[in-house]
Amino acid sequence: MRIIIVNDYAEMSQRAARIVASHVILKPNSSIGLATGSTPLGMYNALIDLYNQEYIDFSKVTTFNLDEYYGLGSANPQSYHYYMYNNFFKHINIGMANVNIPYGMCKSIEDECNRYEEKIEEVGGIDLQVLGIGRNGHIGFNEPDIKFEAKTHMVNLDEDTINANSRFFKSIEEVPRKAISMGIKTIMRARKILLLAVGKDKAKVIYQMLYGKITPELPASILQLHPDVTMIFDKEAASLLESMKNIEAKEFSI
Ligand SMILES: N[C@@H]1[C@@H](O)[C@H](O)[C@@H](COP(=O)(O)O)O[C@@H]1O
Repeated sequence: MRIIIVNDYAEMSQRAARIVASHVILKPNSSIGLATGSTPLGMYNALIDLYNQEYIDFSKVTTFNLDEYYGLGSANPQSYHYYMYNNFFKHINIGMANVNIPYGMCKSIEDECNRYEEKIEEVGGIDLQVLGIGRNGHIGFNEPDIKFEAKTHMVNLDEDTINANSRFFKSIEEVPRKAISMGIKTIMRARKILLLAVGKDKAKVIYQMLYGKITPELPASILQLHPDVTMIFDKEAASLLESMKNIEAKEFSI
């Protein structure tokens, strides 16, 4: 696992964008797994800049988002469809037919989850999956649980997640209680994973994810088993790693 510690959010966003861009340059028809939340916003902006400077072409890229709130349609400003379109897709030359996000207004959850898995299979799997991490260790919307949920599935959101994400809604009552998320196996089958985290409130979960036991109670801990993971943290998110391990190097492997 490759860990990169950077000074701040801007540097993390630039490094992350370059990693995604290098995939698209080397393999123009890459399939890229995408994340939402505040963390990857700077990366999306940096990718838009690279696109505007004509360094990258997204016309053959396929994307798969990790998750979507159940019950929110794409016109809802809180939906991840809306987020992705406005923060990224409308600024680049990706074909909207190549964009995949679980559909929050689906009639049958089971059919939607199966359709999503089949679609990922159809393109030969995900080349690079971008991840954020929740304060409780969730990846996508895979919440702490007694077992790892393998495939795309319906999730009951944790109180902690509802609280954390309420900042995007007018009131906490408006935060959906359910979501559709790629499963842990879906994520783990991505050939490469890039996880991003910033800020002091992620420091504890970052330490636990890397040095704690592998457990569904901290879903991101499963990444210890993935053969090709890069993680980029700012100094604050990495603060417990630095003090506990007395790490001076800014880039290291574990
Ligand atoms: N479903 C998303 C996750 O994919 C994301 O990683 C997490 C962290 O969000 P943030 O980056 O805003 O801390 O929030 C949401 O719950």
